[in-house]
Amino acid sequence: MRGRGKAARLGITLDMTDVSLTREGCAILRGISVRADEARIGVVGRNGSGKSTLARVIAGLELPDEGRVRLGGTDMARDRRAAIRTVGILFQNPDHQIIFPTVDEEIAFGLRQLGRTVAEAAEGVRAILARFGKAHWAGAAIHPLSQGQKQLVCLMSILAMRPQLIVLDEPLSGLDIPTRMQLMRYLESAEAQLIHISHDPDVLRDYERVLWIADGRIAQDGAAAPVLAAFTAEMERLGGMDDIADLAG
Ligand SMILES: Nc1ncnc2c1ncn2[C@@H]1O[C@H](COP(=O)(O)OP(=O)(O)OP(=O)(O)O)[C@@H](O)[C@H]1O
Repeated sequence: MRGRGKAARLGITLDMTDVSLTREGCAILRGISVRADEARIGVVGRNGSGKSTLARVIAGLELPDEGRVRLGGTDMARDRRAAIRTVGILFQNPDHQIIFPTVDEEIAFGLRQLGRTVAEAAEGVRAILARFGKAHWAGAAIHPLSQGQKQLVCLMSILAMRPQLIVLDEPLSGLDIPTRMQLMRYLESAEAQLIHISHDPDVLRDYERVLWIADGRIAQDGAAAPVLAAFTAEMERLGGMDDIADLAG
């Protein structure tokens, strides 16, 4: 993210108004309102604060009980065809994302969902593998790949679809530093907006905007430096305490 233009705009607006979501009697999101069109938006918060749920709501994978969510004016939960064209989501665990046994099938699936013919999808697979220097993965089985390699397959599957927005739900945790840096560079090369959930404030340091989620609400929303400083100070204060009785859930 280093050195990225601060005023970059890629053209899609996230618009959430009074969004609340309750599951099994547990209020997970509580009246979240945010309007954002920055190219790089970070999301921080403690375990269980509602970040992943927020990511799923933004991507249209969960319907809130109350409130309104729009991406570029469209409700992604109700218009799945628009969602497929508009937003990709990358999860922490690639095994939760991958559904096909081979690299080609996995990447081709998204392209077929976009309405491409079999031949067009095959060409898309070939092109993205070549772009990432992985042409030799054509036809390869996914199961023997490492966590980082599987994460790269997920990333290529999403980038091949050219979404306007990519939601990253901690996809880099658990990866070694070089793999993390490479995947971040790949993401940086994508002409897509990023909403990036991370427990590592340093990853989000140069982002244009950061949302701090606490107990299903927006605790702070603003420029990265002050929000991350306040968040880090609070996490260190809590970390200095002796118990984790306040951990959400
Ligand atoms: N389907 C569900 N039913 C009941 N509770 C749920 C459900 N999904 C999430 N929760 C609860 O909602 C809270 C927020 O979960 P969420 O996964 O969004 O948090 P998070 O901020 O992403 O956490 P982490 O940083 O640990 O990944 C947690 O207390 C979780 O147990």
